[in-house]
Amino acid sequence: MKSNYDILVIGGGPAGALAAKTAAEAGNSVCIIEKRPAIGTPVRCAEGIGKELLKEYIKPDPRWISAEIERARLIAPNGTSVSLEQDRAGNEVGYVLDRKVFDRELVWQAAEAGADVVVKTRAIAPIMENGAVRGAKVLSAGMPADIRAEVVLAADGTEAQFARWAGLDTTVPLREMMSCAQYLMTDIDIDAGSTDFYLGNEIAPEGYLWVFPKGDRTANVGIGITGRKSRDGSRAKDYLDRFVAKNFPDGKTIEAIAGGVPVCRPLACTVADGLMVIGDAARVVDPITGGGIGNAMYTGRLAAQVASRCIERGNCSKEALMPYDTEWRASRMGTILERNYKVKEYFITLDDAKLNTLADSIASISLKEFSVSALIKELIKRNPKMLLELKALRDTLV
Ligand SMILES: Cc1cc2nc3c(=O)[nH]c(=O)nc-3n(C[C@H](O)[C@H](O)[C@H](O)COP(=O)(O)OP(=O)(O)OC[C@H]3O[C@@H](n4cnc5c(N)ncnc54)[C@H](O)[C@@H]3O)c2cc1C
Repeated sequence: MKSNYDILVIGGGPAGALAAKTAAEAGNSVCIIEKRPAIGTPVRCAEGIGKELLKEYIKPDPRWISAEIERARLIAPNGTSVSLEQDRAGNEVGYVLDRKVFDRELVWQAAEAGADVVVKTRAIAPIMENGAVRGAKVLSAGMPADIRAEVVLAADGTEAQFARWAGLDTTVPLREMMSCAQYLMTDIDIDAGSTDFYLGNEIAPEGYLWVFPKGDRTANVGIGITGRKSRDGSRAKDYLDRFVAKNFPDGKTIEAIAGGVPVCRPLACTVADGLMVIGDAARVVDPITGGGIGNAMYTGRLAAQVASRCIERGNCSKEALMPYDTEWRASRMGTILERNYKVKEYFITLDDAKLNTLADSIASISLKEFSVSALIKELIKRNPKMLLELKALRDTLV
């Protein structure tokens, strides 16, 4: 580790790794620091990702793919299931990754491109000069050090501490922090080709419970709740334990994790003088699916491209870095984030009876034959009592 780089990346998750790789490939001197002793341990994730999305960043490799997924199923409180066999572009659904190996592979690729990778090194404060970020104060294997850089990319995940220390507002409203718990379970009966999402306020208030296959009779079984309705004091883990006891009484738990997923809108601004915020730290997790791996890689790569241009021109001011912020907001990812935020706000208003009604209607429709607006029109025809809710959904989606 040197004391001076073009680009310093804080955090060795997918956002940081893609950023470091892209920046190093563009010819910058790059350092990526990770506070934990090893990359990919532990990872808080259900590990699902769309096939086409993944392929935009890395060639799929069986070393870090646990399962191939043919369909996603939404299961209503009454048990009705709606199966989505393909994504909207007609591609097969996705993979469940082995994130421990996947994250290491991404960081290894960054190292291969020329980035210095330093573990057991925690950023503890930004180096600030005249209001601009000029690097980070770190504790490296317990020893204090300064690492200076033209641009710092903050990829430190949900806590988003670095951006906050640098003066950005990273607050997540309490009701928009999804509280999660997950078990890696084995000896359970599952559909190995399907990622299943269980909906309903008894199962997962204002959230959902998931079963993502990881191999033979093995799956990530997890839950995320936002909790306004769990007034009896139950936590995410309590709901998960009840589901597991009922559905997988003979299953064995191999690993347990807990964490938070921000299902809020992205940061109001993701750049400052000498600083760019990427991945979960920028709050770009999809508020509906909780998926953030793809968006982390997208923002990491884009930020590194913009930073490289700014370094070449010798101007890393907020104004010069702003095209990163503007571009991701205008991108497909930015549009989907905004739309899905509104859809999430809509869905959490539905009680179990309405979820059942919707699922019963959709289950009897061939989804492939309908555009979104035609589907909603059909649902209104079948469920006149839900006219107002469905009109609100149509206004959000169309
Ligand atoms: C329970 C759960 C289930 C999920 N399931 C899915 C899923 O199925 N599919 C999906 O796409 N997404 C899922 N997500 C979200 C996904 O895990 C994240 O969106 C993704 O990991 C974001 O990548 P990142 O690089 O931004 O952050 P992270 O992967 O969180 O990486 C941040 C890194 O920064 C390091 N760090 C933090 N602070 C410092 C510091 N001060 N100094 C140095 N290093 C630091 C951390 O140790 C960490 O390694 C899930 C999240 C949770 C909590």
